[in-house]
Amino acid sequence: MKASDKKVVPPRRVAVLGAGSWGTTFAKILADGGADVVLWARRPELAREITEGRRNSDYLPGINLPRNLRSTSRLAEALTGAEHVYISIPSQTLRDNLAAIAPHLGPTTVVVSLMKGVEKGTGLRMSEVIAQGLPIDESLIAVASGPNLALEIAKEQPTAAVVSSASLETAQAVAMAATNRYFRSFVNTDVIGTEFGGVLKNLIAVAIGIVDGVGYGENTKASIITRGLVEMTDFAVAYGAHPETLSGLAGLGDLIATCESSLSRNNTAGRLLGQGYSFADVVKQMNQTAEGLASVAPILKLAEARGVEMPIVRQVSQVLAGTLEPKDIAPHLTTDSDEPQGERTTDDGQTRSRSSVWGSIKRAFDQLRDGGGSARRD
Ligand SMILES: NC(=O)C1=CN([C@@H]2O[C@H](COP(=O)(O)OP(=O)(O)OC[C@H]3O[C@@H](n4cnc5c(N)ncnc54)[C@H](OP(=O)(O)O)[C@@H]3O)[C@@H](O)[C@H]2O)C=CC1
Ligand SMILES: O=C(CO)COP(=O)(O)O
Repeated sequence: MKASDKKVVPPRRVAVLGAGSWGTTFAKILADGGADVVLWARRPELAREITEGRRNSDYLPGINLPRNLRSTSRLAEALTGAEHVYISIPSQTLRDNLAAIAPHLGPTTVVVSLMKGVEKGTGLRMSEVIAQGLPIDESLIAVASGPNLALEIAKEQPTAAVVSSASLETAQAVAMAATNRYFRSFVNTDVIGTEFGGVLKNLIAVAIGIVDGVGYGENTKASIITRGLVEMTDFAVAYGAHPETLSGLAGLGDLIATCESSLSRNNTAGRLLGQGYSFADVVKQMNQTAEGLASVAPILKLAEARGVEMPIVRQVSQVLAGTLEPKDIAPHLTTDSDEPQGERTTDDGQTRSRSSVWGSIKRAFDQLRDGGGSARRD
């Protein structure tokens, strides 16, 4: 029997780990899709409120939660018997939590990352951290990403997402579970592009928040969003992503949602920086997870390793470090080097910064000068 002939069935019992705004919302999505959901909250009083009061007033005030969603603060109780496990905690805490999760997984349990960060010390994507920290096959790991501002979805405003896994069958099973009357999941197998899309749009949203906080208008923001997408695409493609993924829901879609909404914590953190608050003050004021703040440094390191220019992310890091005045931010007007600026669309239809195109031209000339043969088109 071919893999494609195998019938994909949705899970009956699932666990969601992390009862913050996204974990609780995703638990509701899965419950409204028909699954029996157990949501792990690390605080017993919150678990009690969710199960008995059908509310999570800390994170989703005013939202009623469905009957087939209950909560526990006991990890083993949440995990035992779960066919799918969805993880939604701050990225920097994932590795430590995996050690506690591992003993409770069955041999075919599917593990899905809902997180949009990279690990600070290693630069690893969340699915890579999961692969290192859990004794499971890559085909059982999936990620979900897209324009998914939690509170809008908790209010059942319609939206869509992408579920990605190295195994199409796994992606399909997760997408089936995460589809209901207001939420639609599409599938792909580009895990790298899907994951990096979610990480990188956070950094552009911080930049948008900064210029908003300074008081700059729509031209500035539109320029940063447009150039930001080029930066995201250059980076993700350099790490093996398909460029189309970055122009889909997990890239452009999420970039628009996050840059446009005051619900976005990354956007909010940027706005506070733009209004003159220091990085330390912003961290103190944010009582929810703004992943972009922790992702800036590892992403710049990864960019450097592959020679990708990221002027927007670089200027965000300078504002965070206090070495650039927010009002001087104009990342779309600069490049990492003194090469020509602008953009052009290459013959393969992919939009690249002219500086990276310029890099290719320069390399070709260097080759010719060094007698390295004919200039090859990129
Ligand atoms: N909110 C959104 O709209 C979306 C968020 N995401 C992603 O989901 C992930 C989680 O974000 P979100 O739910 O918004 O964050 P929140 O800040 O709303 O919630 C964080 C959750 O993680 C728990 N937590 C904090 N520290 C730890 C720890 N050390 N170990 C275990 N659990 C911990 C918190 O528990 P406690 O309450 O006890 O502190 C809380 O349940 C992020 O990667 C984010 O990028 C993705 C799409 C949409
Ligand atoms: O990922 C999100 C929307 O898709 C949520 O963005 P924030 O983490 O900035 O709130």
